[in-house]
Amino acid sequence: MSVLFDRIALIGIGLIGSSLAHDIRRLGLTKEIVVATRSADTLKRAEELGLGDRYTTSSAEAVKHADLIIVSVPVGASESVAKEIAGNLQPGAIVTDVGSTKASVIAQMQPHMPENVHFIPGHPLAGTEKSGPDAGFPGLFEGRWCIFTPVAETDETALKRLRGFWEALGSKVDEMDAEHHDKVLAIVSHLPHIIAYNIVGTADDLETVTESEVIKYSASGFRDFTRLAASDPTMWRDVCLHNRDAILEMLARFSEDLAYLQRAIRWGEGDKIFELFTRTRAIRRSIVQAGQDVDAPDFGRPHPLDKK
Ligand SMILES: NC(=O)c1ccc[n+]([C@@H]2O[C@H](COP(=O)([O-])OP(=O)(O)OC[C@H]3O[C@@H](n4cnc5c(N)ncnc54)[C@H](O)[C@@H]3O)[C@@H](O)[C@H]2O)c1
Ligand SMILES: O=C(O)C(=O)C[C@]1(C(=O)O)C=C[C@@H](O)C=C1
Repeated sequence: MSVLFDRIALIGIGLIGSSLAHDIRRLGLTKEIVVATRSADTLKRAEELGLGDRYTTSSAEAVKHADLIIVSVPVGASESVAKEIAGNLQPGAIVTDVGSTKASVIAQMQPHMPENVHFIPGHPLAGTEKSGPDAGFPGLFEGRWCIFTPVAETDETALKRLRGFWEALGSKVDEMDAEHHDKVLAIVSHLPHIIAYNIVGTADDLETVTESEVIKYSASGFRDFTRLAASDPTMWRDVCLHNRDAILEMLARFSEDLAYLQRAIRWGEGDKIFELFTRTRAIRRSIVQAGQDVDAPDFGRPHPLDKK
């Protein structure tokens, strides 16, 4: 693989930042990786893991002379990072991010971006419930989607260059507007996490009633929820606060549909229950079938964690 950028600055070195570092190094996509993170302890750990070539707790310092800057911090920290780096960005540099919400990240970062840099918001649809620099691993982005939500001024050449970067990591790149992204992700990613946090919380509240049986007999269905509910609280608090409208809209729909199911159960309406379960089963099957081609790599293949 060839060098695509001379110097890449990674701002934030948790699960996503460190996975990027592994792949950038493995594939030789740059001459120099600069790692920046707020906490000195995290930075020290990143250094022990050999994730970069240079390390600093100053994001402003890290972006000097970098031609690609990737911001991988909780979405609520986007504005403070943008303010910190704005004065030291070199003309022509590409600034991108990996945040799970897009309209809010654009609102937080774009006003601070100088006119002579290319700001391209992005979101790789790949991850796990783990966080921190130890959580990253090579190949996380392989076969996964990376969605760009370009802003009106986005330069086509810069877009093509960034697309080439994600494709080198094995990702498939798509583009959509930020509002659409936030709605789609609210239903396919944010709601499942919120539901998981909620059901595990409810089970925990019931623990006093059931005297530990929740943990003792937790079957695989419940365990699947506990994986999602073990995800990073800071990241997911920020997602909830920064995709508020779309999440509330999807939660309202979800609650209505749940009330329909609740009613069908109460009144013994087996045909309604059966019809719904048959419809959803068909959806899962069609996704699994699609998983055999490159359009749905999340399914029909082991989760990255299964390889470990
Ligand atoms: N975890 C996932 O599955 C996943 C998937 C796709 C996208 N994302 C998005 O990627 C971003 C990072 O998530 P992650 O899972 O790598 O989180 P993480 O908690 O593993 O890492 C976050 C990193 O950001 C650093 N940080 C926090 N505030 C900072 C600041 N002000 N300045 C500099 N560094 C700061 C932390 O020290 C840490 O190194 C989030 O916006 C998240 O929404 C996460
Ligand atoms: O696989 C997981 O554990 C994830 O939560 C990854 C996941 C998702 O919901 O699919 C989580 C948040 C992201 O922004 C993108 C991907």
